Amino acid sequence: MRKKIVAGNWKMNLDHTAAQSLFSEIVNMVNDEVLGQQEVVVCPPSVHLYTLAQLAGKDAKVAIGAQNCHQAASGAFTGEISASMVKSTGASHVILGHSERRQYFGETDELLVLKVNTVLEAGLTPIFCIGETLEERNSGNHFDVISGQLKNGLFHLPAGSFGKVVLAYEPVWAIGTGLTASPEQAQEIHAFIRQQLADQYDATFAGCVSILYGGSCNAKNAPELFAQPDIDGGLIGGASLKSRDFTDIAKVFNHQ
Ligand SMILES: O=C[C@H](O)COP(=O)(O)O
Repeated sequence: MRKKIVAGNWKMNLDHTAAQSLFSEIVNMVNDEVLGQQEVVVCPPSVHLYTLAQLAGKDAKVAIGAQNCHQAASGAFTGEISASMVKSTGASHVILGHSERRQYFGETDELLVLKVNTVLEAGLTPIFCIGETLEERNSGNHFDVISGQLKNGLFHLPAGSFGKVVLAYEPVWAIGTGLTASPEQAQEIHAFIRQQLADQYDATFAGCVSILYGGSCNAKNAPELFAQPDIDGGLIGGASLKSRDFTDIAKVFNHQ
């Protein structure tokens, strides 16, 4: 059975003190209020990973993730961090292929396959993002863009490896804009992604992959989005910077 997951992407926000303070609030709220089997993941800037993993402790109900890592195991790559370094902090997840990485740092589908392999080899869970721009949606190309991102990227993985990946559909036009995809729009793409997985691997496999929605998801719209049959949770940006909002989003699965 596929997992329900709510992951927060803090992006490049919060200094060390503010990060600890927000994270402590989230851990306390999640411990008290998150009652189901849903997984909660917080992805802070990498300089905070070790401290937050220590704060979370071993039995924490909140896992920690990085927002990126390099595809190489080690070497002369000034400014970069490796998957094994992320792992050594106590983190368990890595976001890969976020549209901001694709847009501002030139990350391609082909590069991201290398990153996914490195992350999996380190024993970490990739949260792999795909999604179309507004221009691509308006020109009716969104299905082709999504299937292209899968075919050029993750479909190079054998099913055994892909089974360890969490997918996140993030329409670029909905990220940080307040323009959430409607539940119907999001469900349509999630169902399309699952069908692509069924065609590439098989239907049973496709039914086991968690596919998160990301893009202006908040405590108000999450219940309707998460009620869709192919939406297994969210990758949350802005609303993950507020403990109450983020925990309320995670709590949606208390009742599902
Ligand atoms: O990774 C998270 C997404 O970019 C969504 O960000 P947002 O919730 O601020 O729109």
